Amino acid sequence: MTILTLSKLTKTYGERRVLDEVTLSVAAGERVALLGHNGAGKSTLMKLVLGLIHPDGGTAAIAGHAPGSAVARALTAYLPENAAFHPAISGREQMRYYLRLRGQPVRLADEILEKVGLGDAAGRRIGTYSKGMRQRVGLAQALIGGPRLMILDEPTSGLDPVSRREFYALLDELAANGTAILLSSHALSELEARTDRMVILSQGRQVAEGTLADLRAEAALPLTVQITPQAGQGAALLDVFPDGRLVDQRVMLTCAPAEKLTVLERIAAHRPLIADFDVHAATLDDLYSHISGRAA
Ligand SMILES: Nc1ncnc2c1ncn2[C@@H]1O[C@H](COP(=O)(O)OP(=O)(O)OP(=O)(O)O)[C@@H](O)[C@H]1O
Repeated sequence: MTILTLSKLTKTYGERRVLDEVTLSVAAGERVALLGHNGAGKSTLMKLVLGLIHPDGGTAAIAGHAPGSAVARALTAYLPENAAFHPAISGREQMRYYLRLRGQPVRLADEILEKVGLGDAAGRRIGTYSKGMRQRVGLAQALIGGPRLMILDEPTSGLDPVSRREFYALLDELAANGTAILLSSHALSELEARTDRMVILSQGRQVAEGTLADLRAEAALPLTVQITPQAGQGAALLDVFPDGRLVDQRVMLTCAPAEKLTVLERIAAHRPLIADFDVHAATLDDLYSHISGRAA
């Protein structure tokens, strides 16, 4: 079931189109990443979905409801990039406050804080929390009421690797329970395994969209093959792979995705010379640089 539907969404400031006919949908349980350089239009798109600003063209709907309407607001949760809290109040007090605002029972505060790993810190002042803990308070407030759509702006910026992993594990759980997730991030390597689909914006235009496999197929970037020779066989291996070059005692070569099997056959044919080999497909980082560079 589609939760978020954007159709030809356009926003102009003065003469400048900061979003240009963006069409996108996010289904229940889907995790979609919004990628783009600074100023590409990611926050503008989120503000439109939240109903904080209005489009100049196109439409947006959350489960069929207009952004900003009472129903859409009840279905949507938002985690801003730098969620700020009063340092003098405790996590529990903050949660109770949010629960009251959302018309939910305050007794749920500890349960939600527990869910985001803040159970032990619930009574402590937020001023004593680490950045990762404050981000979890932000996520906790976004979990109130079981949102159908979660919008997260750079949710892991400033978090350490363990906190990032835990944060994504919580998002996975939400998605598994049917929440549609739209998040923006510049941390591309972590998105590869943690999102189902990516949308790349460049100067307000949607320049690519799809799974990592879709983007790889579309960009058709070469694969990198690294072959480790048996001891003393480096020169012999280079004779066999004259298209390769020796880097750190290994033969490196690139090949088009369609030639992968041919290269593997050549590797298998010279097995006695070879100790090991690795094949690396283009990373999301490579694809993003290629696609956004091409768009610019
Ligand atoms: N209220 C506004 N008035 C004029 N221009 C604006 C306004 N809000 C945003 N813009 C412009 O719209 C463009 C897109 O901004 P936006 O904040 O959506 O980018 P972004 O992709 O979220 O960038 P970042 O990664 O830096 O957060 C920018 O050029 C920005 O200056």
